[in-house]
Amino acid sequence: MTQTAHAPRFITFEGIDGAGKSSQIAALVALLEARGIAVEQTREPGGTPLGERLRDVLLHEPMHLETEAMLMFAARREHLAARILPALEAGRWVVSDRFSDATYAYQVSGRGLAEDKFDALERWVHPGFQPDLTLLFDLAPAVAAARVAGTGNAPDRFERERQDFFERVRAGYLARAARAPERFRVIDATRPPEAIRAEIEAVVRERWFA
Ligand SMILES: Nc1ncnc2c1ncn2[C@@H]1O[C@H](COP(=O)(O)OP(=O)(O)O)[C@@H](O)[C@H]1O
Ligand SMILES: Cc1cn([C@H]2C[C@H](O)[C@@H](COP(=O)(O)OP(=O)(O)O)O2)c(=O)[nH]c1=O
Repeated sequence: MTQTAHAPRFITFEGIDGAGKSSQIAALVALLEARGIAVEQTREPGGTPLGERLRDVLLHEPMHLETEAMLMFAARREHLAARILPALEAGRWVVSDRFSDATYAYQVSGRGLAEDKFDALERWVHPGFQPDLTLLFDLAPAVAAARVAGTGNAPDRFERERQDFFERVRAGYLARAARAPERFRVIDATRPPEAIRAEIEAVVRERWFA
């Protein structure tokens, strides 16, 4: 097992589709590994063999909103049991592309899932457990949509949503960040990748390597 000088941390990346999380996740993982830290890079929905099968269904199959929310949390339950918690217990850091804040933003704010049902699922699946740091990539949906279109990839069920949906998702993320300011860092995602990378490096350095 790789020994690290620091308590293992759980870091999540959030934001609307096309915010620019993917390349920044790779940069953060490289930064941590350069410090000799063992890192597990993962994503939601997904991160386990079962979770990846659920992801495929979630991204492509139309379904009832509550089915969608419960499947997100089912995949998350498996992810915690099989991947996130064992890694943290073994001393490895975990960097995940999305976690429960995404269910709050997309299913509650975006689609209108009752907030008490979200709260119940969150309490059930990870009572008292939250990421140590959540990097929220914030930008206008029109800018994000232009980026998604620019990739040339076929859009999934979420990426095909209209801009007003992403306005609600964005507002949901910001509301959740305002309720847990010590956990969240809101990143202005309209800036060039290099500026964002430098900000993330500074945040992690300040928190854990100062
Ligand atoms: N800071 C940025 N400025 C401009 N374009 C970006 C930036 N970050 C990423 N992109 C581009 O936007 C698209 C979506 O980025 P991606 O990292 O896949 O977003 P996400 O993972 O958040 O959906 C990609 O084509 C990527 O090259
Ligand atoms: C984790 C999670 C994701 N999602 C959505 C957001 C994204 O549109 C989609 C998949 O996320 P993501 O992996 O970020 O997609 P991509 O890499 O193609 O940008 O799932 C939810 O609606 N609720 C959730 O709880």
